[in-house]
Amino acid sequence: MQISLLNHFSKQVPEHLQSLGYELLSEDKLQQANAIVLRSKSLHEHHAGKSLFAIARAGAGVNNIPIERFSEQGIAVFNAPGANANAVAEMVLTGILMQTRKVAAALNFSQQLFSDEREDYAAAMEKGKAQFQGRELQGLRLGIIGLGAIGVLLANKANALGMQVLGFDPHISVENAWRLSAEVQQCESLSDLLANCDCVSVHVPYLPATHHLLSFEQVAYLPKHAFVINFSRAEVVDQEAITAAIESGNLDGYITDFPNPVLQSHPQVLCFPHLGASTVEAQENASMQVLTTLDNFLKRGEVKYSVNLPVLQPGPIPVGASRLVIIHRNTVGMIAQITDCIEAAEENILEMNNRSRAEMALTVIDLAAAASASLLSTIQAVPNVLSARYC
Ligand SMILES: NC(=O)c1ccc[n+]([C@@H]2O[C@H](COP(=O)([O-])OP(=O)(O)OC[C@H]3O[C@@H](n4cnc5c(N)ncnc54)[C@H](O)[C@@H]3O)[C@@H](O)[C@H]2O)c1
Ligand SMILES: O=C(O)CC[C@@H](O)C(=O)O
Repeated sequence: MQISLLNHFSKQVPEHLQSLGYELLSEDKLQQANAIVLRSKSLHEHHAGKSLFAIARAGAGVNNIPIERFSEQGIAVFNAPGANANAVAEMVLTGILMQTRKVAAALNFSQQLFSDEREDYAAAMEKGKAQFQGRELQGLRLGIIGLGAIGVLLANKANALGMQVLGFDPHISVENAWRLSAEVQQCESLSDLLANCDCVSVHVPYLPATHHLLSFEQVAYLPKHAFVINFSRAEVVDQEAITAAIESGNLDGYITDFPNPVLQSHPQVLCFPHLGASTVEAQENASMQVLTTLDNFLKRGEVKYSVNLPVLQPGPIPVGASRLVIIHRNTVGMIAQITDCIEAAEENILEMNNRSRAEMALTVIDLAAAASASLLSTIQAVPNVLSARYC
């Protein structure tokens, strides 16, 4: 099997893939790949080759992947949920401290003081530092929108630092609700959270439903001294609403992991270069998690951590058997049509697993005989079969 790696990965990643028996393809041979492993590179303009079975995102957000289009081609899409959450939570706290203690401006002031080569720098420093008087985290009210992997870790860390934490997530999972500190105050609505915090951090996925979640209307609920933190995705926050609020004195600042020329040049905006997940630990966690997920899918048809397919764990392939992995639409009569093809080929089914998720379904069949190219092409030709392969 051949895999293309897009984006920068540590050297352990290609080494690990090779140790698992995969051949690595350079980017110019992307069309021949059986799987793509990537970070933030956009695949929206990419047209998948016929042999592409899977896309593995070494991270949480999948908005760089056209999931619906690839699903129509029977391509499995995986991510690494939670693998980089700690790195992001720590970076958000860094941003909050930078804002509350005016760190960036103070560092610039200090650098300027010495680059001027003035002799009275000690006196100038004592006089000038008054402008950098900050606020402490203790007691500061932090609103968190989205209590998933990152939001929960951030809430618990902020709570441990003495911050008052408010949370809003109408779809919180039972697992995350259990992990969340009981000190975190639940808000019934977004406006309730916004009106009652000193800073707000967004941790939702970017979806049509979360486009400009923080809009002009929502930003207006924030107190004038508040600031907004966005390590989610640029489009979750309406940038114009933020800059307008800052310029009219109705917001104190914006910290974002998604810079652009307007934000970068704004004096009350702190821009990070999409750095949330950039730690040695997060990259190792996310890469290793997604490589294991991908390997299990390619070699055994096992599905876990997919964003378009149901969970399915069919176990090891019996000795001497061959395994078919069929991705198809979740419509009436599919199993019958597939098993008819197998019956016509006079092959015997040892085991069969089928699961569905929304419009998609996955059927994994162990056959007593060795792989047959003609059976495979008959199944591939069944209407509503999106892809079929032997492991
Ligand atoms: N800056 C970075 O480097 C970096 C790194 C990792 C993740 N991210 C971004 O952060 C996002 C969240 O990551 P995660 O690992 O916490 O994801 P997650 O899926 O674990 O959590 C997302 C949470 O948002 C909640 N949610 C969805 N819509 C909501 C809404 N309208 N209002 C309130 N809550 C809502 C969900 O219920 C879920 O609990 C990712 O999708 C990605 O875009 C950025
Ligand atoms: O790979 C990265 O550096 C960023 C990943 C991040 O945006 C994510 O959604 O997990």
